[in-house]
Amino acid sequence: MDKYQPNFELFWALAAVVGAAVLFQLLATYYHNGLNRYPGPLLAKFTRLWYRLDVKANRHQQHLIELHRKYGDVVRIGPNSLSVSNADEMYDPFAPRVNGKRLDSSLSVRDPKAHAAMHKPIAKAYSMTTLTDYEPLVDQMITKLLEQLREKNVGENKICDIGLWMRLYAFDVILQVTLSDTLGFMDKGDDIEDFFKFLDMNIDRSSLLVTMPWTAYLLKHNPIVSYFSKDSSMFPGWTALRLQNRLKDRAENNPTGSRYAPRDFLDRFVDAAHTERNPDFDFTQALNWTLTNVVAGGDTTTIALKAVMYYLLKNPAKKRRLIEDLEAAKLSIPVSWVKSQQIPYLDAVIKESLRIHPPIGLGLERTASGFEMPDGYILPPGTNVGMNSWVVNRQPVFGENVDDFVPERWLRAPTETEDQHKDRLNNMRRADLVFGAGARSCTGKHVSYLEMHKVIPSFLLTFDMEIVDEKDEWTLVNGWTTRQDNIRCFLRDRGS
Ligand code: HEM
Repeated sequence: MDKYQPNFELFWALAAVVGAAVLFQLLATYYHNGLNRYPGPLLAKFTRLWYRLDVKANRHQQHLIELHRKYGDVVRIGPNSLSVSNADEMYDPFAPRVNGKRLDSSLSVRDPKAHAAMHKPIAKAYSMTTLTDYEPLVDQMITKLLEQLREKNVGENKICDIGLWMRLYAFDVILQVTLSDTLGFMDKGDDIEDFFKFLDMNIDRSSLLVTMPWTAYLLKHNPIVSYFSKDSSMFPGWTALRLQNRLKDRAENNPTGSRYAPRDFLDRFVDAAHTERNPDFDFTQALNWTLTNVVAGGDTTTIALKAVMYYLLKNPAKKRRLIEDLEAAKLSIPVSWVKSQQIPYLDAVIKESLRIHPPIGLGLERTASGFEMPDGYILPPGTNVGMNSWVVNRQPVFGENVDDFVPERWLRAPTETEDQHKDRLNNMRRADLVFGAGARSCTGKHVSYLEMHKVIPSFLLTFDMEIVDEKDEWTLVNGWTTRQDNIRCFLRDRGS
């Protein structure tokens, strides 16, 4: 019988073919779209796994700041992805130039026409003029927050989880301005039916989708995953019921639809989904706007409020200055929006907290179609260009000590003329990426400011707040957002 003879020649031939194919693939990935000209971590040049692991390690935003300090304005963070930090280039990914000529915003992630068509009918609901219509709804929630804090968190050696209370307030208030109804987070003083748990899970999941988009196919189109994944929460059903009730209420009390004074977002969304051009009411669209409003506005404002509380707790001198300015302004509680605008240091504290701790932790990516880079290289269509607010908000335009909490940077310096201050402020505002930029920027920015500018002074004038232990540091989770935990303080009622 013939003995089996291993065919080494065939083996080595196959190994050579596979090796050549792998090498070819690696080189193609490395040189993809000419991005090899930009520096970055070695692994990132070959796979987006680098991005995923960096986020998973809860250090992405800090690491990206370090990488930009090391490599400069452009860092390659994936085979087809660049991160850009230069504030002067900031609007370009959102309105790109070809050969120096600016184009319309063609870099949005998904179809911009569809985006504009969806956003236009509801734009007025977010305008500055509409803002004051929401103020009474916000006032109700501020009153509730102060009552609940007084009842549950003031007392000898009682430790207040002020971060949690900021979240309870932010969600009750966004639900109230959206639907004139809440889930009652502040009444309970805790999560309700795992609403926050599901939200955190979804945020973490979306960080996976953002860093490695191909996983969307696995997660969305995989029948096994669909079978095992539960419905996100009771929230969509709860909201749909409120929408149905509102439609019923409007039909019964205002059958002609005339002279209806909208009081909250829902009224405005109902009006927008029921226009002359669109006589059949679009229930799904109205529901979609409503859900988006709550999801987009809840955790972002929570994180912003937590940042303000944390930086004030860690910087007692700044807190004292703010309280002195608030006291001098002789405000009544809840503090009105108009009055809150007359206290520059309050605005400076909020802007500075958001500058160093932006609620969105990942870069806002756009798909390039002919975008010209600072070095003149025109990116091939399809390249991802992103800017991360954590990096952009630490550019030299913000002055010195950019990693420190210095609200004074937003105020006029003693050596500055009014015009110089105005110019400096305009440059900082232009470079501030907290709420995004361009056609896809945050539409709820003013609503968020309304919520924050009213509650912070109302809270500080009602309670003295002290950190439990000076050495306390918050813990951070870097998902799509940069949520914080472990912000603890003692509260004392200033009236007692
Ligand atoms: C500090 C608080 C907030 C921050 C930092 C923030 C940040 C952002 C950012 C960065 C974007 C743009 C994302 C992109 O470029 O793809 C965005 C979009 C959006 N935000 Fe906010 N947001 C905040 C509060 C709010 C509030 C309170 C609301 C609702 C009242 C809201 C509603 C929205 C909506 C609807 C969009 C989508 C806009 C569109 O594409 O048409 N946000 N937000």
